[in-house]
Amino acid sequence: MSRPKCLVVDDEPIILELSAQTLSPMNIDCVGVGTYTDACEQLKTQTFDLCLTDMHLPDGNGIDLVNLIQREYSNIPVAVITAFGSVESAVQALKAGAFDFVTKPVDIKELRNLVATALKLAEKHEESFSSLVGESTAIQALRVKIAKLARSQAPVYIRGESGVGKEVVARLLHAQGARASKPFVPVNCGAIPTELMESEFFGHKKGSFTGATADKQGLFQIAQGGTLFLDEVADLPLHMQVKLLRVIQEKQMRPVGATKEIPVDVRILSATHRDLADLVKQGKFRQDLFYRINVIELHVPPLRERTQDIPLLVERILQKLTEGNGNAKLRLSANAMAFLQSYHFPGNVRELENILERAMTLCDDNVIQIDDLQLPKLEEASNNHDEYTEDDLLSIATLEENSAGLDPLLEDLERDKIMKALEKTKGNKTRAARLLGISFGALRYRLTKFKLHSNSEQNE
Ligand SMILES: Nc1ncnc2c1ncn2[C@@H]1O[C@H](COP(=O)(O)OP(=O)(O)OP(=O)(O)O)[C@@H](O)[C@H]1O
Repeated sequence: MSRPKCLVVDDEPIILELSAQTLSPMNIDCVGVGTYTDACEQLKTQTFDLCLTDMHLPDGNGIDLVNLIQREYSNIPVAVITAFGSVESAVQALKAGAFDFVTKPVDIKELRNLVATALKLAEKHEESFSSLVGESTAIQALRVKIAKLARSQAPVYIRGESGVGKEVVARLLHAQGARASKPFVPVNCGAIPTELMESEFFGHKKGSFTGATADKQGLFQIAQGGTLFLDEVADLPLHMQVKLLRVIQEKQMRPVGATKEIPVDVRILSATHRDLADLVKQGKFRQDLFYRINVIELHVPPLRERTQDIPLLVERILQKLTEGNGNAKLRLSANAMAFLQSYHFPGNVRELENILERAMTLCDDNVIQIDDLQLPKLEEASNNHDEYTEDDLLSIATLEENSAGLDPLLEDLERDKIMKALEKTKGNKTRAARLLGISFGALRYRLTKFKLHSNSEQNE
């Protein structure tokens, strides 16, 4: 393989020299230029594996270069060199697509790490996305974003309701990036007692407090070179927020009782099901930390907004539940599946897992029926109306869903549209649902409600 080539853009000759000296022992060729214009010229005429640029250039700025590279040479990872303390410009660069930043005075070790990480990015081949089940537009878009963000070192804040898959997303961001071979360390910030927090995060020296009988590594040290996932970050007490902010900004930390700072090379991902922006307004979460961890925000949509993913998720979960169970093949009745697709899942995918696990123990002949799901709404209905059949319950659910009551005219329109869609798709309900822009479950409900029966029972 030919030697990798790095473009360094800085008007200070000393930085160009330092970069060349640092990269040469790593078998990397360095091309140094002092202006934005020269950088553009080089990019046009040579192929680079990496670019490092200063933020302040005599004829432009680093962000312009980051933007240009993102637009026209998107396979070149680019990092920026910022003045010490200028967090704002570092954040701006990360938002524009820079994968990381170094601050001046440039630390040689830090620069080496950064370059090594960047070059690994290029080698990194696609890891399977199979842990993120779903084919809805929302999940597909999420996969594209994850693939892009995995290349960056920027902190990502993952927002979404409880049980929606935020940790799955964080693990993928790690697994798809250059840090994949290093540890992924998840930490539930709400689960650590306040008095132990500092030592848990930063470690401690033997004898630094009563009970510190030996040196202890903190989470940052354990995650060194990898990713620290701060789950339920909103639960961090204010004094820890200050300490965390320092580590993120300065990329250095000091274990409790230690005299020396140690360098930290950890990517920070964070998540919460709470509204962090609102907590900032209420003064419960520091604005500066929010700004720092929220450089890029990823939203994981609730399950009720992507009901078409439910069959795939059910399949995967049932597979997991029956693993090692000999050849017991568990499945859901069509009605049970339709019922699930109309449920609102306040606990999202985790709730779906719990529902299916319970249903598995209740069902007969390895087929899960509506009753086995024991959904709250269903329980109420069946307590009051023992004599109802599954189909009746389906209709009740449908009516409850549409409790506002549809105007008969609208109902006619709806019925007409459904008929037309079924005609067009020759009775294929899955395709008809797609055509109508509703979930398969929603279509089944409407068919039951309007007592419509398609010519064919074919689903796919
Ligand atoms: N798209 C998905 N594909 C497969 N499994 C998923 C998906 N989304 C979530 N899960 C599963 O659902 C469960 C909950 O997911 P996860 O822990 O990632 O949610 P979370 O949003 O981090 O939850 P919390 O807010 O409680 O921390 C896990 O067992 C996870 O494997």
